[in-house]
Amino acid sequence: MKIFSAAQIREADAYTIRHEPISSLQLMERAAGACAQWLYGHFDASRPCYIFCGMGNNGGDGLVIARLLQDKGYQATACVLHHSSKASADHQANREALERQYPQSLYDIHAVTDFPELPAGSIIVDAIFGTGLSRPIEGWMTGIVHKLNDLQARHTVIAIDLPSGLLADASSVLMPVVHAHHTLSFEVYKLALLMPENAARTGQVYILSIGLHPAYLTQTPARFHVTDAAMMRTIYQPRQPFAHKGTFGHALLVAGSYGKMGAAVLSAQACLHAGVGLLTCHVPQCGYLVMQISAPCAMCITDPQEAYSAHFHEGLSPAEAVKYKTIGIGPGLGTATATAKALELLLEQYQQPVVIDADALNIMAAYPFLLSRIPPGSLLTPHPKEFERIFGSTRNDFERLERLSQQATQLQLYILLKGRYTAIACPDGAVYFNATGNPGMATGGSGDVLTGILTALLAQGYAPKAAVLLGAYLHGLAGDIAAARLSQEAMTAETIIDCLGPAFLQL
Ligand SMILES: NC(=O)C1=CN([C@@H]2O[C@H](COP(=O)(O)OP(=O)(O)OC[C@H]3O[C@@H](n4cnc5c(N)ncnc54)[C@H](OP(=O)(O)O)[C@@H]3O)[C@@H](O)[C@H]2O)[C@@H](O)CC1
Ligand SMILES: [K+]
Repeated sequence: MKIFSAAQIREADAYTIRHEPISSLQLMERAAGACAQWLYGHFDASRPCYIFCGMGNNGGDGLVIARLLQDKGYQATACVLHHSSKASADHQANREALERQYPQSLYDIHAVTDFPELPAGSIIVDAIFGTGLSRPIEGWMTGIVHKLNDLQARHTVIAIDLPSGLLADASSVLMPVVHAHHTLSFEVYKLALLMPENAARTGQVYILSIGLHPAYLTQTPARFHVTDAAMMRTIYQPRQPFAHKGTFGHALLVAGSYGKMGAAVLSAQACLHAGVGLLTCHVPQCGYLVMQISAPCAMCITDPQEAYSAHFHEGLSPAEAVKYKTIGIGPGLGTATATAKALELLLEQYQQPVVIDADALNIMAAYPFLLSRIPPGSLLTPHPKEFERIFGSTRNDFERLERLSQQATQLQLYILLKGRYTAIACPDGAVYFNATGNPGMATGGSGDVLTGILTALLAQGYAPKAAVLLGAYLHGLAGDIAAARLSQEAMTAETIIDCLGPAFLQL
């Protein structure tokens, strides 16, 4: 699914009105109808509804929602906030329609002191500002936002299109914004809905289809995307009947050190469960038995060092390196100086795309000159702290996203920034957000599992872009299946591996 800017959404709106054709008033009726359907499905008519409406079309949606709720027997009040003396035409038309049918449902607010008393358990609908917000909320309207946010603990707040005050395409981190439990957004994600800095404002996000014209949606180029099951089905390559283990590649995993062999085992097991043909693990002496017993399907070579690895480059002469389709490096590796030196030598000798994670990233942070030596097309998988250590801190998530994308382009790498919506920046400037996964995956070892999956997919011959998009999706999906079976609390990185099979079966 493409992510559109506020300007593109306005174009999509206008295109639909011209080409469907449909009047703007009917399109508003359709958008509000989708929200009303959602509300009927989630709350019964016993709860009073207060719909806070701005003077633009977001407020127009709110006025229609109030009328549709009244039609179904809900007790709905449209609280119109007169932040401007001029209402949009569709707002005005829907105000008149509500006034005609349900005059008692209109309540005008001109100042904070007009704010109504809400009975316990009310539903608050925030239809104040949507994609038309052009500047931070100021003056007495700030007081309204604070009132609504104070009420959030005791009432359910549902934002229409965007929580009011949130800019669709830029950071609103220091601005007053309504805090919603649920956001019902139209047709496509807006960038702001995917940013961690807005998590407390958006709550759970639902994308409701309002039938914007498919020609506009398919023909309009977008830089930002959200991946979905349909896209994964075009990437996934089912196995051919005459395939053998050589078909699916031989991967080398360089991982583990004293006290961190678990990371290596998790990564190896994930790699094996994600379909690698053959796996060799390079571990320090202390990891030999651990790996042989915990991952018997993998071969194991040991470093001369006891507690950490420092010689993994040695088996990678040009003649020997060709046997490995890819290398996954980093989980539990440690950051010893000798390990960093071996990583430098490995990057001199191995030219194909690799997966770089965890301590290999921390080594990059300590020796930034290594970044430019990573083979083009490689996959980097930092979490936010690792990202910051390597690429520096930023003032907000939008700035971080730009930094991410710019570095992916400059270094010609795929950089996957882990989070609720993992952001995958591509060398061509495109960014894909992954929507699978859940907070149960914020647990030790979850990242090591991702490294194993990505290594397996590269080994099987998936192109780097396909591998990183499919790998992130499968990782999150396996996590969702694990959470459904065991709960987000009880699931572990091991259970994510156990659920990789069911995740593949869903593709
Ligand atoms: N696109 C679609 O697919 C569809 C879109 N639809 C809906 O339309 C919404 C977009 O509507 P929109 O363009 O009228 O903008 P909206 O968000 O109501 O705000 C404009 C109002 O806010 C004002 N204003 C702005 N900033 C302000 C501030 N800081 N403080 C105070 N005032 C401020 C501005 O006033 P002005 O700048 O003129 O002073 C104006 O009055 C969209 O989110 C969706 O809900 C659906 O109905 C149909 C399908
Ligand atoms: K809103």
